[in-house]
Amino acid sequence: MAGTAGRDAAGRAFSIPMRTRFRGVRSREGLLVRGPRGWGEFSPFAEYGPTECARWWAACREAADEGWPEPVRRSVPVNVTVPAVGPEEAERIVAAGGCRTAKVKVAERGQDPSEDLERVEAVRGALGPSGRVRVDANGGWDADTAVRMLRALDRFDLEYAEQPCPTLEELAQVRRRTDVPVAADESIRKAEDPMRVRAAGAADIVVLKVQPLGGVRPALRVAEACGLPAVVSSAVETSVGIAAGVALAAALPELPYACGLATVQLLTADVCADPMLPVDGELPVRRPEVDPGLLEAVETAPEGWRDRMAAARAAAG
Ligand SMILES: O=C(O)CCC(=O)C1=CC=C[C@@H](O)[C@@H]1C(=O)O
Ligand SMILES: [Mg+2]
Repeated sequence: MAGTAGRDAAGRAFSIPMRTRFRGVRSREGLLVRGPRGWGEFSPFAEYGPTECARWWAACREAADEGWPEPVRRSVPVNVTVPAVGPEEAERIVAAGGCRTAKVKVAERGQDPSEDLERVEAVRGALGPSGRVRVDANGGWDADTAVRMLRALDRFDLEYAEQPCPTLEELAQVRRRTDVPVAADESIRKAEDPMRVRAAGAADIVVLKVQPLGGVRPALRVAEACGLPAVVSSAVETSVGIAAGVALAAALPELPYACGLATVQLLTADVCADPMLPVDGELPVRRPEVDPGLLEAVETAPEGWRDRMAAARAAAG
C-alpha cells in the first residue's frame, strides 16, 4: 500500500484517446498527483513550455494540497461541446448530451464556411428554439471574415461567439460591427489579461480555465478584477481536472451562463467510476474518487511527465 501511496504522490501519467480529434489533439495526456486534499491534474497541452506549465502545475498543487473555496451553489449548468464534425454527428452529440446549451466549434482549418453553417443549423434544429447556441472559432478568423460569418450564423440565433479572431483589436472591431456578443478565451491566459481585454473593449464575456490561470483562487481573483461575466470552461481534463472547474464555477458570485465543463464526453475513458458527466444539463458540485483499476487501464510511463513537472516547478522559481 505504501508503494501505491508513494507512486500516487509522485504522479501517475495517463493517456486517453479522444472520441473525435479536438483542437488538433487525438489523445489527452497528463499527470495525476495525490496530495493531502485529494487528486490534482497536471495536463498542459504539448506545445506549452515551462513558463506556461508553471500555472498548470500551481492548479494541480492547489487541488492536491489546499482544496478549493466554499461553493455558493450545488450544481453548475453546462453546455454540450460539439467538435467540428458533420451535421448528423453534431445532431447526435447534442441529443446525447442532454444540455440546453451547445457550444459549436467553427472555423476549423481545412473546412469550408458552408460546413460551419450546416453544423450550427443542425445544432439549432436539435436544441429547438429555446436552446442556446454559442460558437467558438479559436481565433480562426480575421475581422472581416468573422463579421461576415457571424452575421450569417446569427440566423440561428447565437448566444455569443468565443474568440472569433486572435487579437484584441480584431475582437473589438467584431464587437462594434456585429450584434453577436464576444467572449475572450485565448486572450485570457494571465492574471493581467482580463484588464487588457476590458480596456480594449474587446469582449462582453471572459472564459476562465482553471489550469491556464493557475488554480481556482487565481481565477476567482481574475473574475473579480475584470468585472465582466465569466464562463468557466475546461481544458478537456479527466474528471479530476473537471472537478476543479466545477469548484471555480461553484464559487463565482454570479454565474449567468452555462459552463464548458461537459467535456468528459469527448474522451473515450476516464479515471473515475462516477465521472463528472452532466445530469439534466447540470454538473453537481462534488469531487469524484479516482478508481485504481480505471487509472491503471489508461496509465503510461510517468518519466516524461515528471520531467515536465520539474521544469514547470523550476520556472515558477
Ligand atoms: O468550452 C467548452 O465547451 C469545452 C472546452 C473547450 O472548448 C476547449 C478546451 C480546451 C482547449 C480549447 O481548444 C477549447 C476552447 O477553445 O474553449
Ligand atoms: Mg475557446
